Amino acid sequence: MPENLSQIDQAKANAARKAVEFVESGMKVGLGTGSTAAWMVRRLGERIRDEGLQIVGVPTSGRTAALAREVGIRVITLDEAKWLDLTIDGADEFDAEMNLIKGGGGALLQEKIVATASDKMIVIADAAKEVAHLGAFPLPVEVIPFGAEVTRGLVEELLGAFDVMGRRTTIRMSGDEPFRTDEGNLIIDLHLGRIGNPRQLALMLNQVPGVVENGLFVDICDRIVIGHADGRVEVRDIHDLSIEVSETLIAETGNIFSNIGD
Ligand SMILES: O=C(CO)[C@H](O)[C@H](O)COP(=O)(O)O
Repeated sequence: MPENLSQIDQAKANAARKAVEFVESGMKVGLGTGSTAAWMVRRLGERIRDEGLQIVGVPTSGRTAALAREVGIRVITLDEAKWLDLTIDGADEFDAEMNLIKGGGGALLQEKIVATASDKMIVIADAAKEVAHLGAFPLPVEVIPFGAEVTRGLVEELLGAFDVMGRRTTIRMSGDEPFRTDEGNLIIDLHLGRIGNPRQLALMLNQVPGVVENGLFVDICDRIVIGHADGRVEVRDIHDLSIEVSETLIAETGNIFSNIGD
Protein backbone atom coordinates (compact mmCIF):
# COMPACT_ATOMS: atom_id res chain seq x y z
CA MET A 1 0.00 0.00 0.00
CA PRO A 2 1.38 3.49 -0.81
CA GLU A 3 2.74 5.24 2.29
CA ASN A 4 1.40 8.81 2.12
CA LEU A 5 -2.32 8.13 1.85
CA SER A 6 -4.87 10.56 3.30
CA GLN A 7 -6.65 9.29 6.44
CA ILE A 8 -9.80 8.70 4.43
CA ASP A 9 -8.01 6.66 1.75
CA GLN A 10 -6.25 4.69 4.46
CA ALA A 11 -9.64 3.95 6.07
CA LYS A 12 -11.08 2.84 2.70
CA ALA A 13 -8.05 0.64 2.00
CA ASN A 14 -8.20 -0.94 5.48
CA ALA A 15 -11.91 -1.74 5.08
CA ALA A 16 -11.28 -3.26 1.65
CA ARG A 17 -8.39 -5.37 2.93
CA LYS A 18 -10.52 -6.75 5.77
CA ALA A 19 -13.45 -7.55 3.47
CA VAL A 20 -11.20 -9.47 1.09
CA GLU A 21 -10.42 -11.87 3.99
CA PHE A 22 -13.97 -13.20 3.50
CA VAL A 23 -13.16 -14.31 -0.06
CA GLU A 24 -12.26 -17.99 -0.51
CA SER A 25 -10.91 -19.97 -3.43
CA GLY A 26 -13.64 -21.19 -5.77
CA MET A 27 -15.89 -18.20 -5.16
CA LYS A 28 -17.67 -16.17 -7.81
CA VAL A 29 -17.31 -12.58 -6.64
CA GLY A 30 -19.21 -9.43 -7.63
CA LEU A 31 -16.79 -6.52 -7.94
CA GLY A 32 -18.15 -3.10 -7.02
CA THR A 33 -17.27 0.31 -8.43
CA GLY A 34 -15.65 3.38 -6.89
CA SER A 35 -12.45 4.28 -5.06
CA THR A 36 -13.08 1.95 -2.09
CA ALA A 37 -14.01 -0.94 -4.39
CA ALA A 38 -10.82 -0.31 -6.36
CA TRP A 39 -8.80 -1.04 -3.19
CA MET A 40 -10.71 -4.29 -2.87
CA VAL A 41 -10.02 -5.29 -6.50
CA ARG A 42 -6.31 -4.53 -6.09
CA ARG A 43 -6.16 -6.57 -2.86
CA LEU A 44 -7.84 -9.51 -4.61
CA GLY A 45 -5.15 -9.22 -7.28
CA GLU A 46 -2.45 -9.44 -4.58
CA ARG A 47 -4.03 -12.56 -3.08
CA ILE A 48 -4.25 -14.18 -6.52
CA ARG A 49 -0.57 -13.44 -7.12
CA ASP A 50 0.78 -14.23 -3.64
CA GLU A 51 -1.49 -17.01 -2.39
CA GLY A 52 -2.84 -18.55 -5.58
CA LEU A 53 -6.40 -17.55 -4.66
CA GLN A 54 -8.71 -18.85 -7.39
CA ILE A 55 -11.79 -16.79 -8.08
CA VAL A 56 -13.79 -15.39 -10.96
CA GLY A 57 -15.10 -11.84 -10.84
CA VAL A 58 -18.20 -10.14 -12.21
CA PRO A 59 -17.49 -6.39 -12.48
CA THR A 60 -20.20 -3.77 -12.03
CA SER A 61 -18.73 -1.27 -14.51
CA GLY A 62 -16.33 -0.94 -17.41
CA ARG A 63 -13.87 0.83 -15.07
CA THR A 64 -13.86 -2.06 -12.61
CA ALA A 65 -13.61 -4.63 -15.42
CA ALA A 66 -10.46 -2.91 -16.73
CA LEU A 67 -8.86 -2.79 -13.26
CA ALA A 68 -9.82 -6.40 -12.50
CA ARG A 69 -8.16 -7.64 -15.69
CA GLU A 70 -5.10 -5.52 -14.98
CA VAL A 71 -4.58 -7.15 -11.55
CA GLY A 72 -5.13 -10.69 -12.84
CA ILE A 73 -8.74 -11.46 -11.93
CA ARG A 74 -10.55 -13.70 -14.42
CA VAL A 75 -13.57 -11.66 -15.48
CA ILE A 76 -16.85 -13.28 -16.57
CA THR A 77 -20.32 -11.89 -17.21
CA LEU A 78 -23.16 -12.18 -14.72
CA ASP A 79 -25.03 -14.46 -17.12
CA GLU A 80 -22.00 -16.76 -17.30
CA ALA A 81 -21.78 -16.80 -13.51
CA LYS A 82 -25.57 -17.16 -13.07
CA TRP A 83 -25.25 -16.55 -9.32
CA LEU A 84 -22.52 -15.17 -7.08
CA ASP A 85 -21.22 -16.19 -3.68
CA LEU A 86 -20.37 -12.69 -2.61
CA THR A 87 -20.37 -9.09 -3.81
CA ILE A 88 -18.11 -6.47 -2.25
CA ASP A 89 -18.89 -2.86 -3.05
CA GLY A 90 -18.64 0.67 -1.65
CA ALA A 91 -21.50 3.00 -0.73
CA ASP A 92 -22.15 6.71 -0.53
CA GLU A 93 -24.17 6.48 2.69
CA PHE A 94 -25.33 3.75 5.07
CA ASP A 95 -27.64 3.83 8.07
CA ALA A 96 -28.01 1.66 11.19
CA GLU A 97 -30.29 -0.80 9.36
CA MET A 98 -27.77 -1.22 6.52
CA ASN A 99 -29.88 0.68 4.03
CA LEU A 100 -27.61 2.33 1.48
CA ILE A 101 -27.40 5.12 -1.02
CA LYS A 102 -25.24 4.06 -3.95
CA GLY A 103 -24.56 5.41 -7.41
CA GLY A 104 -22.21 8.31 -6.73
CA GLY A 105 -20.04 6.76 -9.43
CA GLY A 106 -23.03 6.18 -11.71
CA ALA A 107 -22.92 2.37 -11.64
CA LEU A 108 -26.00 1.79 -9.45
CA LEU A 109 -27.91 -0.30 -11.98
CA GLN A 110 -25.26 -2.96 -12.51
CA GLU A 111 -24.35 -2.74 -8.82
CA LYS A 112 -27.91 -3.51 -7.73
CA ILE A 113 -28.31 -6.35 -10.22
CA VAL A 114 -25.00 -7.94 -9.20
CA ALA A 115 -25.56 -7.52 -5.43
CA THR A 116 -29.09 -8.94 -5.68
CA ALA A 117 -27.76 -11.97 -7.56
CA SER A 118 -25.34 -12.75 -4.70
CA ASP A 119 -25.66 -14.86 -1.57
CA LYS A 120 -24.07 -12.00 0.40
CA MET A 121 -23.29 -8.35 -0.12
CA ILE A 122 -20.47 -6.83 1.90
CA VAL A 123 -20.23 -3.05 1.87
CA ILE A 124 -16.87 -1.42 2.48
CA ALA A 125 -16.80 2.19 3.60
CA ASP A 126 -14.98 4.78 5.65
CA ALA A 127 -16.79 5.79 8.84
CA ALA A 128 -17.82 9.19 7.43
CA LYS A 129 -20.39 7.42 5.25
CA GLU A 130 -22.51 6.43 8.27
CA VAL A 131 -25.61 8.60 8.74
CA ALA A 132 -28.60 8.63 11.09
CA HIS A 133 -30.92 9.20 8.10
CA LEU A 134 -30.12 8.66 4.45
CA GLY A 135 -30.47 11.60 2.09
CA ALA A 136 -27.72 14.17 2.64
CA PHE A 137 -25.96 12.53 -0.32
CA PRO A 138 -28.00 13.17 -3.50
CA LEU A 139 -29.97 10.06 -4.41
CA PRO A 140 -29.14 8.92 -7.98
CA VAL A 141 -31.98 7.74 -10.19
CA GLU A 142 -31.08 6.18 -13.56
CA VAL A 143 -33.51 7.08 -16.36
CA ILE A 144 -33.61 6.32 -20.06
CA PRO A 145 -32.74 9.33 -22.27
CA PHE A 146 -36.14 9.30 -24.04
CA GLY A 147 -38.37 11.89 -22.35
CA ALA A 148 -35.89 12.38 -19.52
CA GLU A 149 -37.24 15.84 -18.63
CA VAL A 150 -40.79 14.47 -18.45
CA THR A 151 -39.58 11.59 -16.28
CA ARG A 152 -37.84 14.13 -14.06
CA GLY A 153 -41.11 16.08 -13.70
CA LEU A 154 -42.96 12.90 -12.72
CA VAL A 155 -40.27 12.07 -10.15
CA GLU A 156 -40.58 15.59 -8.67
CA GLU A 157 -44.35 15.18 -8.48
CA LEU A 158 -43.94 11.83 -6.74
CA LEU A 159 -41.60 13.36 -4.17
CA GLY A 160 -44.46 15.62 -3.08
CA ALA A 161 -46.08 12.58 -1.46
CA PHE A 162 -42.97 11.64 0.52
CA ASP A 163 -41.42 12.47 3.85
CA VAL A 164 -38.31 14.18 2.47
CA MET A 165 -36.73 17.50 3.41
CA GLY A 166 -35.83 18.84 -0.06
CA ARG A 167 -37.25 18.12 -3.52
CA ARG A 168 -34.71 19.68 -5.91
CA THR A 169 -33.51 17.46 -8.76
CA THR A 170 -30.61 17.88 -11.18
CA ILE A 171 -29.51 16.00 -14.27
CA ARG A 172 -25.96 14.77 -13.63
CA MET A 173 -23.42 16.38 -15.96
CA SER A 174 -19.99 15.37 -17.18
CA GLY A 175 -18.46 18.65 -18.34
CA ASP A 176 -20.94 20.28 -20.73
CA GLU A 177 -22.70 17.01 -21.57
CA PRO A 178 -25.16 14.94 -19.51
CA PHE A 179 -23.35 12.08 -17.78
CA ARG A 180 -24.03 8.72 -19.45
CA THR A 181 -24.05 5.44 -17.55
CA ASP A 182 -22.46 2.26 -18.95
CA GLU A 183 -25.94 1.47 -20.32
CA GLY A 184 -26.18 4.86 -22.09
CA ASN A 185 -28.76 6.17 -19.63
CA LEU A 186 -28.91 9.47 -17.70
CA ILE A 187 -28.82 10.09 -13.96
CA ILE A 188 -31.18 12.41 -12.10
CA ASP A 189 -29.78 13.31 -8.67
CA LEU A 190 -32.45 13.94 -6.01
CA HIS A 191 -31.38 16.47 -3.36
CA LEU A 192 -33.60 15.26 -0.55
CA GLY A 193 -31.64 16.13 2.59
CA ARG A 194 -33.37 13.46 4.64
CA ILE A 195 -35.35 10.40 3.54
CA GLY A 196 -38.06 9.39 6.02
CA ASN A 197 -38.88 5.98 4.54
CA PRO A 198 -36.20 4.60 2.18
CA ARG A 199 -38.07 1.33 1.56
CA GLN A 200 -41.23 3.06 0.31
CA LEU A 201 -39.35 5.63 -1.73
CA ALA A 202 -37.23 2.93 -3.41
CA LEU A 203 -40.35 1.01 -4.44
CA MET A 204 -42.27 4.04 -5.68
CA LEU A 205 -39.46 5.59 -7.70
CA ASN A 206 -39.25 2.45 -9.80
CA GLN A 207 -42.96 2.81 -10.67
CA VAL A 208 -42.32 5.99 -12.66
CA PRO A 209 -42.14 5.21 -16.41
CA GLY A 210 -38.64 5.99 -17.68
CA VAL A 211 -36.96 5.19 -14.38
CA VAL A 212 -34.68 2.19 -14.73
CA GLU A 213 -33.41 1.97 -11.14
CA ASN A 214 -32.68 4.06 -8.08
CA GLY A 215 -29.68 4.12 -5.75
CA LEU A 216 -31.51 3.05 -2.59
CA PHE A 217 -30.36 -0.43 -1.53
CA VAL A 218 -32.80 -1.82 1.05
CA ASP A 219 -32.46 -5.38 2.43
CA ILE A 220 -29.56 -6.12 0.10
CA CYS A 221 -26.50 -5.53 2.29
CA ASP A 222 -25.58 -8.29 4.78
CA ARG A 223 -22.37 -6.95 6.29
CA ILE A 224 -20.60 -3.60 6.50
CA VAL A 225 -16.87 -3.29 7.00
CA ILE A 226 -16.09 0.20 8.28
CA GLY A 227 -12.64 1.77 8.20
CA HIS A 228 -12.14 4.37 10.94
CA ALA A 229 -9.72 7.32 10.79
CA ASP A 230 -7.75 5.95 13.78
CA GLY A 231 -6.95 2.74 11.89
CA ARG A 232 -9.64 0.54 13.49
CA VAL A 233 -11.76 -1.65 11.23
CA GLU A 234 -15.24 -2.57 12.40
CA VAL A 235 -17.32 -5.42 10.99
CA ARG A 236 -21.10 -5.24 11.40
CA ASP A 237 -23.41 -8.07 10.44
CA ILE A 238 -27.10 -7.83 9.63
CA HIS A 239 -27.66 -10.64 12.17
CA ASP A 240 -26.15 -8.48 14.92
CA LEU A 241 -28.81 -5.81 14.53
CA SER A 242 -31.40 -5.78 17.29
CA ILE A 243 -33.87 -8.69 17.23
CA GLU A 244 -36.69 -6.28 16.58
CA VAL A 245 -35.09 -4.94 13.40
CA SER A 246 -34.02 -8.40 12.17
CA GLU A 247 -37.49 -9.79 12.58
CA THR A 248 -39.04 -6.82 10.82
CA LEU A 249 -36.66 -7.18 7.90
CA ILE A 250 -37.29 -10.89 7.52
CA ALA A 251 -41.05 -10.55 7.91
CA GLU A 252 -41.34 -7.72 5.41
CA THR A 253 -39.20 -9.00 2.58
CA GLY A 254 -36.11 -11.06 3.41
CA ASN A 255 -34.08 -11.44 0.24
CA ILE A 256 -36.89 -12.65 -1.98
CA PHE A 257 -34.39 -13.62 -4.64
CA SER A 258 -32.02 -15.58 -2.40
CA ASN A 259 -33.09 -19.06 -3.57
CA ILE A 260 -32.78 -18.46 -7.30
CA GLY A 261 -29.20 -19.71 -7.59
CA ASP A 262 -29.70 -22.85 -5.45
O1 LIG B 1 -22.00 3.46 -5.69
C1 LIG B 1 -20.88 3.65 -6.10
C2 LIG B 1 -20.57 3.80 -7.53
O2 LIG B 1 -21.74 3.82 -8.33
C3 LIG B 1 -19.74 3.72 -5.15
O3 LIG B 1 -19.66 2.52 -4.45
C4 LIG B 1 -19.95 4.86 -4.22
O4 LIG B 1 -20.10 6.04 -4.99
C5 LIG B 1 -18.78 5.02 -3.24
O5 LIG B 1 -17.65 5.48 -3.92
P1 LIG B 1 -16.25 5.67 -3.20
O6 LIG B 1 -15.81 4.34 -2.72
O7 LIG B 1 -15.37 6.22 -4.29
O8 LIG B 1 -16.44 6.66 -2.08
